[in-house]
Amino acid sequence: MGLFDIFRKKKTDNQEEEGNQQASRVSSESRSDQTSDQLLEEQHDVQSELDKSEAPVVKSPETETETETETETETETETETETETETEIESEQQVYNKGLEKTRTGFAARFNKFLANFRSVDEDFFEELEETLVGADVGFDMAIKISDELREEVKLENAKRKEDVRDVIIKKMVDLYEADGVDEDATMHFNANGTTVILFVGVNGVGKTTTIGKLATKYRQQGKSVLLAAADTFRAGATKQLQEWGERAGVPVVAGKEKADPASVVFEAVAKARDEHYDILFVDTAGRLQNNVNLMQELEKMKRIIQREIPDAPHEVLLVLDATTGQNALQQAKLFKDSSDVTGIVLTKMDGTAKGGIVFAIRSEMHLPVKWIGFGEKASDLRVFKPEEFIYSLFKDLIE
Ligand SMILES: Nc1nc2c(ncn2[C@@H]2O[C@H](COP(=O)(O)OP(=O)(O)OP(=O)(O)O)[C@@H](O)[C@H]2O)c(=O)[nH]1
Repeated sequence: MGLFDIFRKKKTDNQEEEGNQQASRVSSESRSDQTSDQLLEEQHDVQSELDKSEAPVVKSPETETETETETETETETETETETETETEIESEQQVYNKGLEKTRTGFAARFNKFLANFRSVDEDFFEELEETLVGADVGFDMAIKISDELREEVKLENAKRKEDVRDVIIKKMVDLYEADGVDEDATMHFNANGTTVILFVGVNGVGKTTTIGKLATKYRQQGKSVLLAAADTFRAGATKQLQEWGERAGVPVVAGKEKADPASVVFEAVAKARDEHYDILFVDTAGRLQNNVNLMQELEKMKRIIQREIPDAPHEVLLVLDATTGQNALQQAKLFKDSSDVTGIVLTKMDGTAKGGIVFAIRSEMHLPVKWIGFGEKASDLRVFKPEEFIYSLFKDLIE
Protein backbone atom coordinates (compact mmCIF):
# COMPACT_ATOMS: atom_id res chain seq x y z
CA MET A 1 0.00 0.00 0.00
CA GLY A 2 1.41 3.39 -0.99
CA LEU A 3 1.78 6.28 1.42
CA PHE A 4 -1.20 8.10 -0.08
CA ASP A 5 -3.40 4.99 0.20
CA ILE A 6 -2.40 4.67 3.84
CA PHE A 7 -3.35 8.31 4.30
CA ARG A 8 -6.74 7.69 2.67
CA LYS A 9 -7.39 4.65 4.82
CA LYS A 10 -6.54 6.49 8.02
CA LYS A 11 -8.81 9.32 6.95
CA THR A 12 -11.74 6.99 6.17
CA ASP A 13 -11.26 5.05 9.42
CA ASN A 14 -11.28 8.25 11.44
CA GLN A 15 -14.33 9.64 9.68
CA GLU A 16 -16.27 6.45 10.34
CA GLU A 17 -15.20 6.55 13.94
CA GLU A 18 -16.26 10.18 14.32
CA GLY A 19 -19.61 9.29 12.79
CA ASN A 20 -20.11 6.54 15.32
CA GLN A 21 -19.17 8.82 18.18
CA GLN A 22 -21.62 11.45 16.99
CA ALA A 23 -24.31 8.82 16.86
CA SER A 24 -23.52 7.85 20.45
CA ARG A 25 -23.61 11.49 21.53
CA VAL A 26 -26.95 12.17 19.85
CA SER A 27 -28.28 9.10 21.55
CA SER A 28 -27.26 10.19 25.06
CA GLU A 29 -28.29 13.84 24.58
CA SER A 30 -31.84 13.04 23.52
CA ARG A 31 -32.24 10.31 26.09
CA SER A 32 -34.07 12.44 28.65
CA ASP A 33 -36.85 13.35 26.17
CA GLN A 34 -37.68 9.83 25.17
CA THR A 35 -39.85 7.04 26.35
CA SER A 36 -38.07 3.84 27.35
CA ASP A 37 -39.41 2.08 24.23
CA GLN A 38 -37.97 4.74 21.94
CA LEU A 39 -34.72 4.54 23.86
CA LEU A 40 -34.43 0.80 23.42
CA GLU A 41 -35.12 1.14 19.72
CA GLU A 42 -32.47 3.80 19.26
CA GLN A 43 -29.88 1.95 21.30
CA HIS A 44 -30.46 -1.01 19.03
CA ASP A 45 -29.88 1.14 15.91
CA VAL A 46 -26.69 2.68 17.25
CA GLN A 47 -25.47 -0.73 18.34
CA SER A 48 -26.04 -2.14 14.84
CA GLU A 49 -24.01 0.74 13.41
CA LEU A 50 -21.21 0.00 15.85
CA ASP A 51 -21.41 -3.72 15.11
CA LYS A 52 -20.89 -3.02 11.43
CA SER A 53 -17.50 -1.57 12.19
CA GLU A 54 -16.47 -4.95 13.75
CA ALA A 55 -13.65 -3.60 15.92
CA PRO A 56 -13.96 -3.13 19.67
CA VAL A 57 -13.32 0.27 21.22
CA VAL A 58 -9.92 0.22 22.88
CA LYS A 59 -8.33 3.01 24.85
CA SER A 60 -4.55 3.01 24.96
CA PRO A 61 -2.81 4.03 28.20
CA GLU A 62 -1.20 7.02 26.46
CA THR A 63 -4.47 8.35 25.07
CA GLU A 64 -6.05 8.62 28.47
CA THR A 65 -3.41 11.03 29.78
CA GLU A 66 -3.62 13.30 26.76
CA THR A 67 -6.17 16.06 26.93
CA GLU A 68 -6.25 19.14 24.80
CA THR A 69 -9.75 20.45 24.36
CA GLU A 70 -12.80 18.47 25.19
CA THR A 71 -13.79 18.15 21.55
CA GLU A 72 -10.40 16.87 20.47
CA THR A 73 -10.25 14.40 23.30
CA GLU A 74 -13.64 13.05 22.34
CA THR A 75 -12.76 12.59 18.71
CA GLU A 76 -9.26 11.33 19.18
CA THR A 77 -9.10 9.18 22.26
CA GLU A 78 -12.00 6.82 21.82
CA THR A 79 -10.65 4.94 18.93
CA GLU A 80 -11.61 1.72 17.29
CA THR A 81 -8.69 -0.57 16.86
CA GLU A 82 -8.31 -4.11 15.74
CA THR A 83 -5.02 -5.04 17.29
CA GLU A 84 -2.70 -3.87 19.99
CA THR A 85 -0.25 -2.59 17.37
CA GLU A 86 -2.91 -0.38 15.87
CA THR A 87 -3.62 1.03 19.32
CA GLU A 88 0.02 2.06 19.60
CA ILE A 89 -0.04 3.65 16.14
CA GLU A 90 -3.17 5.53 17.06
CA SER A 91 -1.67 7.02 20.18
CA GLU A 92 1.50 7.97 18.29
CA GLN A 93 -0.80 9.63 15.76
CA GLN A 94 -2.23 11.77 18.52
CA VAL A 95 1.22 12.94 19.53
CA TYR A 96 1.90 13.88 15.90
CA ASN A 97 -1.46 15.60 15.55
CA LYS A 98 -0.78 17.74 18.59
CA GLY A 99 2.86 18.46 17.75
CA LEU A 100 2.06 19.43 14.17
CA GLU A 101 -0.93 21.62 14.93
CA LYS A 102 0.83 24.84 13.91
CA THR A 103 2.28 23.31 10.78
CA ARG A 104 -1.05 21.80 9.77
CA THR A 105 -2.90 25.09 10.27
CA GLY A 106 -0.21 26.99 8.37
CA PHE A 107 -0.29 24.54 5.47
CA ALA A 108 -4.07 24.57 5.29
CA ALA A 109 -4.17 28.38 5.35
CA ARG A 110 -1.70 28.64 2.47
CA PHE A 111 -3.47 26.00 0.42
CA ASN A 112 -6.90 27.43 0.99
CA LYS A 113 -5.70 30.89 -0.02
CA PHE A 114 -4.20 29.43 -3.17
CA LEU A 115 -7.38 27.49 -3.97
CA ALA A 116 -9.58 30.50 -3.29
CA ASN A 117 -7.92 32.15 -6.30
CA PHE A 118 -8.34 29.08 -8.51
CA ARG A 119 -10.05 29.76 -11.83
CA SER A 120 -8.42 27.36 -14.27
CA VAL A 121 -5.25 25.29 -14.74
CA ASP A 122 -3.08 27.73 -16.66
CA GLU A 123 0.43 29.23 -16.36
CA ASP A 124 -0.63 31.56 -13.51
CA PHE A 125 -1.96 28.56 -11.67
CA PHE A 126 1.42 26.80 -11.75
CA GLU A 127 3.25 29.97 -10.74
CA GLU A 128 0.98 30.49 -7.76
CA LEU A 129 1.29 26.84 -6.83
CA GLU A 130 5.09 27.06 -6.82
CA GLU A 131 4.94 30.20 -4.65
CA THR A 132 2.57 28.49 -2.23
CA LEU A 133 4.82 25.44 -1.92
CA VAL A 134 8.02 27.44 -1.51
CA GLY A 135 6.23 29.55 1.10
CA ALA A 136 5.38 26.37 2.99
CA ASP A 137 9.09 25.46 3.04
CA VAL A 138 8.91 22.36 0.87
CA GLY A 139 11.99 23.71 -0.91
CA PHE A 140 12.49 25.15 -4.36
CA ASP A 141 13.47 21.82 -6.01
CA MET A 142 10.42 20.01 -4.66
CA ALA A 143 8.10 22.87 -5.63
CA ILE A 144 9.36 22.81 -9.23
CA LYS A 145 9.24 19.02 -9.36
CA ILE A 146 5.62 18.96 -8.18
CA SER A 147 4.62 21.70 -10.57
CA ASP A 148 6.38 20.06 -13.54
CA GLU A 149 4.82 16.68 -12.90
CA LEU A 150 1.39 18.22 -12.50
CA ARG A 151 1.66 19.79 -15.94
CA GLU A 152 1.55 16.25 -17.32
CA GLU A 153 -1.28 15.18 -15.08
CA VAL A 154 -4.43 14.41 -17.04
CA LYS A 155 -6.52 14.31 -13.88
CA LEU A 156 -5.56 17.90 -13.17
CA GLU A 157 -6.38 19.03 -16.70
CA ASN A 158 -9.86 17.62 -16.27
CA ALA A 159 -10.30 18.92 -12.75
CA LYS A 160 -13.02 21.54 -12.53
CA ARG A 161 -13.70 21.65 -8.82
CA LYS A 162 -11.28 23.16 -6.33
CA GLU A 163 -11.46 20.00 -4.21
CA ASP A 164 -10.31 17.85 -7.15
CA VAL A 165 -7.40 20.19 -7.84
CA ARG A 166 -6.40 20.11 -4.20
CA ASP A 167 -6.57 16.30 -4.02
CA VAL A 168 -4.41 15.86 -7.14
CA ILE A 169 -1.75 18.25 -5.78
CA ILE A 170 -1.59 16.59 -2.38
CA LYS A 171 -1.44 13.13 -3.90
CA LYS A 172 1.44 14.25 -6.09
CA MET A 173 3.28 15.67 -3.09
CA VAL A 174 2.86 12.47 -1.11
CA ASP A 175 3.85 10.28 -4.10
CA LEU A 176 7.01 12.28 -4.77
CA TYR A 177 7.91 12.28 -1.09
CA GLU A 178 7.48 8.51 -1.01
CA ALA A 179 9.47 7.96 -4.21
CA ASP A 180 12.37 10.11 -2.95
CA GLY A 181 12.62 8.02 0.19
CA VAL A 182 12.72 4.46 -1.22
CA ASP A 183 16.40 3.91 -0.41
CA GLU A 184 16.33 5.76 2.87
CA ASP A 185 17.46 3.96 6.00
CA ALA A 186 15.92 5.76 8.96
CA THR A 187 16.87 3.18 11.59
CA MET A 188 19.43 3.87 14.31
CA HIS A 189 22.64 1.89 13.97
CA PHE A 190 24.13 0.26 17.02
CA ASN A 191 27.45 -1.42 17.64
CA ALA A 192 26.84 -5.15 18.04
CA ASN A 193 30.14 -5.69 19.87
CA GLY A 194 30.62 -2.86 22.33
CA THR A 195 29.89 0.79 22.87
CA THR A 196 27.78 2.64 20.31
CA VAL A 197 29.10 6.17 19.82
CA ILE A 198 26.66 8.84 18.62
CA LEU A 199 27.96 12.28 17.72
CA PHE A 200 25.63 15.29 17.64
CA VAL A 201 26.43 18.20 15.35
CA GLY A 202 24.62 21.40 14.42
CA VAL A 203 24.76 25.16 14.85
CA ASN A 204 24.05 27.11 18.04
CA GLY A 205 20.76 26.70 19.78
CA VAL A 206 19.19 24.09 17.50
CA GLY A 207 18.63 21.71 20.41
CA LYS A 208 21.62 19.34 20.48
CA THR A 209 22.01 19.26 24.27
CA THR A 210 18.26 18.93 24.79
CA THR A 211 18.04 16.08 22.26
CA ILE A 212 20.89 14.23 23.96
CA GLY A 213 19.11 14.63 27.30
CA LYS A 214 15.90 13.26 25.83
CA LEU A 215 17.61 10.30 24.15
CA ALA A 216 19.64 9.52 27.28
CA THR A 217 16.35 9.35 29.21
CA LYS A 218 14.75 7.14 26.56
CA TYR A 219 17.58 4.60 26.29
CA ARG A 220 18.14 4.57 30.05
CA GLN A 221 14.47 3.69 30.49
CA GLN A 222 15.03 0.81 28.06
CA GLY A 223 17.72 -0.49 30.42
CA LYS A 224 20.79 0.59 28.43
CA SER A 225 23.86 2.01 30.17
CA VAL A 226 24.47 5.51 28.83
CA LEU A 227 27.40 7.92 29.15
CA LEU A 228 27.39 11.56 28.04
CA ALA A 229 30.39 13.59 26.85
CA ALA A 230 30.15 17.36 27.29
CA ALA A 231 32.43 18.30 24.40
CA ASP A 232 30.66 21.63 23.95
CA THR A 233 33.24 23.56 25.94
CA PHE A 234 32.63 26.62 23.73
CA ARG A 235 29.37 27.86 25.24
CA ALA A 236 29.36 28.80 28.90
CA GLY A 237 26.59 26.80 30.51
CA ALA A 238 26.41 23.99 27.96
CA THR A 239 28.21 21.53 30.26
CA LYS A 240 25.97 22.47 33.18
CA GLN A 241 22.89 21.99 30.98
CA LEU A 242 24.06 18.51 29.97
CA GLN A 243 24.88 17.65 33.58
CA GLU A 244 21.34 18.60 34.60
CA TRP A 245 19.91 16.30 31.93
CA GLY A 246 22.36 13.61 33.07
CA GLU A 247 21.16 13.91 36.64
CA ARG A 248 17.52 13.72 35.60
CA ALA A 249 18.14 10.70 33.40
CA GLY A 250 20.45 9.06 35.96
CA VAL A 251 23.46 8.86 33.63
CA PRO A 252 27.04 10.08 34.23
CA VAL A 253 28.61 12.94 32.28
CA VAL A 254 32.28 13.33 31.34
CA ALA A 255 33.15 17.04 31.35
CA GLY A 256 36.24 19.20 31.06
CA LYS A 257 37.03 22.65 32.34
CA GLU A 258 35.44 25.66 30.61
CA LYS A 259 37.20 26.37 27.28
CA ALA A 260 39.10 23.05 27.59
CA ASP A 261 40.06 21.30 24.35
CA PRO A 262 36.88 19.43 23.33
CA ALA A 263 39.06 16.65 21.92
CA SER A 264 40.44 15.90 25.39
CA VAL A 265 36.89 15.51 26.76
CA VAL A 266 36.01 13.19 23.87
CA PHE A 267 39.16 11.13 24.43
CA GLU A 268 38.42 10.70 28.12
CA ALA A 269 34.77 9.83 27.47
CA VAL A 270 35.45 7.25 24.73
CA ALA A 271 38.11 5.52 26.83
CA LYS A 272 35.76 5.39 29.83
CA ALA A 273 32.82 4.14 27.75
CA ARG A 274 34.93 1.38 26.16
CA ASP A 275 36.74 0.29 29.34
CA GLU A 276 33.60 0.31 31.47
CA HIS A 277 31.47 -1.30 28.75
CA TYR A 278 28.81 1.37 28.39
CA ASP A 279 26.15 0.55 25.79
CA ILE A 280 25.89 4.08 24.35
CA LEU A 281 28.03 7.21 24.43
CA PHE A 282 26.40 10.46 23.31
CA VAL A 283 28.84 13.24 22.38
CA ASP A 284 27.58 16.84 22.58
CA THR A 285 29.59 19.21 20.39
CA ALA A 286 29.82 22.99 20.27
CA GLY A 287 27.25 24.94 18.26
CA ARG A 288 29.61 25.69 15.48
CA LEU A 289 29.03 28.10 12.65
CA GLN A 290 28.82 26.16 9.45
CA ASN A 291 31.18 28.46 7.56
CA ASN A 292 33.84 28.33 10.23
CA VAL A 293 36.44 26.00 8.76
CA ASN A 294 38.36 25.68 12.04
CA LEU A 295 35.32 24.38 13.81
CA MET A 296 34.68 21.84 11.06
CA GLN A 297 38.29 20.70 11.41
CA GLU A 298 37.75 20.36 15.13
CA LEU A 299 34.84 18.04 14.42
CA GLU A 300 37.06 15.95 12.17
CA LYS A 301 39.67 15.78 14.93
CA MET A 302 37.02 14.51 17.36
CA LYS A 303 36.04 11.79 14.93
CA ARG A 304 39.66 10.66 14.53
CA ILE A 305 40.05 10.42 18.30
CA ILE A 306 36.86 8.38 18.60
CA GLN A 307 37.99 6.06 15.78
CA ARG A 308 41.38 5.48 17.38
CA GLU A 309 39.65 4.00 20.42
CA ILE A 310 36.67 2.33 18.69
CA PRO A 311 37.51 1.75 15.00
CA ASP A 312 34.01 1.62 13.46
CA ALA A 313 32.72 4.57 15.53
CA PRO A 314 30.94 6.95 15.44
CA HIS A 315 28.02 4.72 14.55
CA GLU A 316 25.77 7.70 13.98
CA VAL A 317 26.48 11.35 13.27
CA LEU A 318 23.16 13.07 13.91
CA LEU A 319 22.70 16.56 12.54
CA VAL A 320 20.28 18.54 14.66
CA LEU A 321 18.19 21.08 12.74
CA ASP A 322 15.74 23.63 14.09
CA ALA A 323 12.56 23.34 11.99
CA THR A 324 11.56 26.93 12.77
CA THR A 325 14.52 28.20 10.75
CA GLY A 326 13.10 26.81 7.49
CA GLN A 327 15.40 27.14 4.51
CA ASN A 328 18.32 28.10 6.78
CA ALA A 329 18.13 24.62 8.21
CA LEU A 330 18.44 23.25 4.70
CA GLN A 331 21.58 25.30 4.07
CA GLN A 332 23.07 23.97 7.30
CA ALA A 333 22.23 20.44 6.26
CA LYS A 334 24.08 20.92 2.96
CA LEU A 335 27.23 22.18 4.64
CA PHE A 336 27.31 19.60 7.39
CA LYS A 337 26.56 16.77 4.98
CA ASP A 338 29.58 17.70 2.90
CA SER A 339 31.97 17.93 5.80
CA SER A 340 30.96 15.52 8.50
CA ASP A 341 29.43 12.25 7.18
CA VAL A 342 26.01 12.92 8.65
CA THR A 343 23.97 9.70 8.98
CA GLY A 344 20.65 11.24 9.96
CA ILE A 345 18.68 14.27 11.02
CA VAL A 346 17.00 15.23 14.26
CA LEU A 347 14.36 17.84 13.45
CA THR A 348 13.59 19.86 16.58
CA LYS A 349 10.95 22.46 17.50
CA MET A 350 8.33 21.15 15.06
CA ASP A 351 5.79 22.27 17.66
CA GLY A 352 6.82 25.87 17.07
CA THR A 353 6.67 26.16 13.29
CA ALA A 354 3.96 26.68 10.71
CA LYS A 355 6.32 25.54 7.97
CA GLY A 356 6.75 21.79 8.43
CA GLY A 357 7.36 21.47 4.68
CA ILE A 358 11.04 21.33 5.58
CA VAL A 359 10.58 17.56 5.94
CA PHE A 360 9.87 17.36 2.18
CA ALA A 361 12.85 19.57 1.34
CA ILE A 362 15.26 17.51 3.45
CA ARG A 363 14.27 14.31 1.72
CA SER A 364 14.07 15.68 -1.78
CA GLU A 365 17.24 17.79 -1.72
CA MET A 366 19.43 16.18 0.93
CA HIS A 367 18.54 12.49 0.74
CA LEU A 368 19.22 12.28 4.44
CA PRO A 369 16.81 10.36 6.69
CA VAL A 370 15.00 12.26 9.44
CA LYS A 371 15.40 9.84 12.36
CA TRP A 372 13.90 11.80 15.25
CA ILE A 373 11.44 14.62 15.55
CA GLY A 374 11.07 17.06 18.48
CA PHE A 375 7.64 18.29 19.52
CA GLY A 376 8.59 20.13 22.72
CA GLU A 377 11.05 20.47 25.56
CA LYS A 378 10.16 17.41 27.66
CA ALA A 379 12.02 14.10 27.30
CA SER A 380 8.85 12.40 26.01
CA ASP A 381 8.48 15.04 23.27
CA LEU A 382 11.21 13.46 21.17
CA ARG A 383 9.73 10.79 18.88
CA VAL A 384 10.98 8.41 16.27
CA PHE A 385 10.15 10.05 12.93
CA LYS A 386 7.26 8.25 11.25
CA PRO A 387 6.42 9.40 7.71
CA GLU A 388 2.90 7.92 7.77
CA GLU A 389 1.93 9.76 10.93
CA PHE A 390 3.60 12.91 9.68
CA ILE A 391 1.77 12.91 6.33
CA TYR A 392 -1.56 12.18 7.95
CA SER A 393 -1.18 14.96 10.52
CA LEU A 394 -0.13 17.44 7.90
CA PHE A 395 -2.93 16.85 5.42
CA LYS A 396 -5.76 15.44 7.50
CA ASP A 397 -7.80 18.66 7.48
CA LEU A 398 -7.19 19.37 3.81
CA ILE A 399 -8.61 16.23 2.28
CA GLU A 400 -12.22 15.31 2.87
N1 LIG B 1 9.65 23.95 21.66
C1 LIG B 1 10.75 23.20 21.56
N2 LIG B 1 11.91 23.63 22.10
C2 LIG B 1 13.01 22.87 21.98
C3 LIG B 1 12.99 21.62 21.28
N3 LIG B 1 14.24 21.11 21.32
C4 LIG B 1 15.01 21.99 21.98
N4 LIG B 1 14.30 23.07 22.40
C5 LIG B 1 14.75 24.28 23.12
O1 LIG B 1 15.71 24.96 22.33
C6 LIG B 1 16.64 25.66 23.14
C7 LIG B 1 18.06 25.38 22.68
O2 LIG B 1 18.37 24.03 22.93
P1 LIG B 1 19.84 23.50 23.27
O3 LIG B 1 19.70 22.03 23.52
O4 LIG B 1 20.47 24.31 24.34
O5 LIG B 1 20.57 23.77 21.91
P2 LIG B 1 22.11 23.44 21.52
O6 LIG B 1 22.08 23.05 20.10
O7 LIG B 1 22.68 22.46 22.47
O8 LIG B 1 22.78 24.87 21.68
P3 LIG B 1 24.37 25.21 21.82
O9 LIG B 1 24.84 24.52 23.06
O10 LIG B 1 24.39 26.69 21.93
O11 LIG B 1 25.03 24.73 20.62
C8 LIG B 1 16.34 25.22 24.56
O12 LIG B 1 15.59 26.22 25.22
C9 LIG B 1 15.50 23.95 24.40
O13 LIG B 1 14.62 23.74 25.47
C10 LIG B 1 11.73 21.18 20.70
O14 LIG B 1 11.60 20.12 20.06
N5 LIG B 1 10.65 22.02 20.87
